Amino acid sequence: MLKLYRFLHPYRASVSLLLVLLFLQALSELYLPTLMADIVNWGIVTGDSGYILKLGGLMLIVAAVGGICSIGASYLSAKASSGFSRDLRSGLFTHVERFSLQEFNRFGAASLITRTTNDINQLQQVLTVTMRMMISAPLMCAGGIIMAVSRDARLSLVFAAVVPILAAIIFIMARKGMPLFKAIQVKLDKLNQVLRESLMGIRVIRSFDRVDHQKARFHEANDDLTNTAIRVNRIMAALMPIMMLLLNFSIIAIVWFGSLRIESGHLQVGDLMAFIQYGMQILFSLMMAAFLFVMIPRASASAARINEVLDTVSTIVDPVTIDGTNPPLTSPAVETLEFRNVTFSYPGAEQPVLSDISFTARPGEITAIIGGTGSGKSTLLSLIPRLYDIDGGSILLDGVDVRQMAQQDLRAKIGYVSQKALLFSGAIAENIRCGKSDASDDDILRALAIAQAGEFIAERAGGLDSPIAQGGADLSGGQKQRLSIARALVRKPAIYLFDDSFSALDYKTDANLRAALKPEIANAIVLLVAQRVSTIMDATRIIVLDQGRIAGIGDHKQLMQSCDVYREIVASQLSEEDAA
Ligand SMILES: Nc1ncnc2c1ncn2[C@@H]1O[C@H](COP(=O)(O)OP(=O)(O)OP(=O)(O)O)[C@@H](O)[C@H]1O
Repeated sequence: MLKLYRFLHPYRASVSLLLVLLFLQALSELYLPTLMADIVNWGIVTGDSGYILKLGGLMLIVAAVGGICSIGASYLSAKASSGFSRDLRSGLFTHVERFSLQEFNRFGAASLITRTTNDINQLQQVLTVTMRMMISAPLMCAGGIIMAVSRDARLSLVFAAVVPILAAIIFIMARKGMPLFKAIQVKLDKLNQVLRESLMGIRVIRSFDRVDHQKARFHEANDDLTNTAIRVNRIMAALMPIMMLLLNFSIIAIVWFGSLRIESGHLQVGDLMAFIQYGMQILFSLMMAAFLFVMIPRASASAARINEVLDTVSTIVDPVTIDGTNPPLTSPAVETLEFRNVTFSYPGAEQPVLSDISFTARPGEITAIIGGTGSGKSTLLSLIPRLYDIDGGSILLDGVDVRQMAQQDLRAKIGYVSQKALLFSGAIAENIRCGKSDASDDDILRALAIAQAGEFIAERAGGLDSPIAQGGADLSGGQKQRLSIARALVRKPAIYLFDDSFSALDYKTDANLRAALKPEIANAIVLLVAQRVSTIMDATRIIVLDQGRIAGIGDHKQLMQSCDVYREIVASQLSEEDAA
């Protein structure tokens, strides 16, 4: 947990001032019982009302100073701890943004969300309490002991009996609580995961009538979390009464033994009253420390989860040159894209998903990739922008390995249209500008027109500025696909990667889009994954993938003669169409 306190660095000045204020507050609280004892001993007992008024006034001033210090300390601790959590959140987010898909998949979106929100909240709460307690509790405890011993050393032996009992209770509670706190965070992850799936998959769940099933899954995760939280709270709930009991017994003991000491003439009444107050201050400060000990296990479970993310280094990093800088930017144009004996396996998989893939693509050529589901088509495309790094062979742009290029430089050359069209909440123009942040409205309209999206955008109230719901929920599948194609077109990249990007379009729109696309991509390298043979028949080269290997490569005619797998695909599609 201490590792994360580096995020407190910017708040050093606030924390220092906070400590000074807390110190003054503790001093004022320690001074008050002494003043009260003096009022009783030398004012009330002797009937000196002038003395009572004088010390009473002083007590008010001391209490007011303590109050002001306390308010200032609360403000500063809130400021520092909320600043800490804001910085930690953005640090975590920036770090996660650099992850490759491999690290993303390892943690999962639900867990990353919990870690960035709930786990950081836990830390913030503990930090607020720690900052308030770390100076007050030891100071009040040590100061209280000194003041109590100075009043009556023998009576102070009461504390020698109480403090070890209190320490033992705190230790046992913390030991019991720690594993449960850890479990709570994991169960919270699970609950978030179920919730996320249920909300995002609402259409499928409703149409398959799986609402009850999802409800049951949610209740199971919810109850599991609740039961653990109840177990923890039972332990914590027991803590308070046990401590109060101990506190009250201590006071009874102090009064009992104190009255004997008064009787024997070793102690005055005012001193006993002050002693009781010091006793309460000592025990309260120990109770505060106990609460901190209870909160720390939960926060350290959260800190461990946050550190796990922060300590995870992305497997995909920019190369650095000898002088420690990024490699120089390469030219935006690309003359060749070459796969040379590329092999790739997903982490943990036994078999490579792609083996020994070799081909070269040049500007003006369309390289189509076809194959059965799960044959590795999407994976092949995702290797080019380095969403994953390959295990063997190399992917070269103009002879330079993509791993030797700065990621930004590499990705600036690529317009990627993923299989599942993903849009962001915000205006249509904003979504298209994801492709090129300085694109003008004319550029956007042109890209939309080529992507056959101009008409339906014009029909929407607000046109380019019309908002899109989260994930593009208010658009049809085909509309989403066309917008994501426009997003890639607006970049005018050197390499286009279309991953089954025309699947949701009707034949007419598909044909219009292809015709409009032709001049636009004439000078670019195009890789196109497709399911329909009819859409790739005129490609320069077709790569037929079968279980991650190239089963055939050539144009339609060549493959019809030489490749069994290709002939099977063609035959199956023709027969389907005939059947229809
Ligand atoms: N993130 C991942 N982690 C582990 N395995 C994966 C991952 N993504 C895909 N796979 C596996 O890799 C194989 C190839 O998947 P890929 O998506 O590349 O196939 P595809 O040919 O594009 O299929 P489709 O035509 O159905 O989209 C599949 O067996 C799949 O189970």
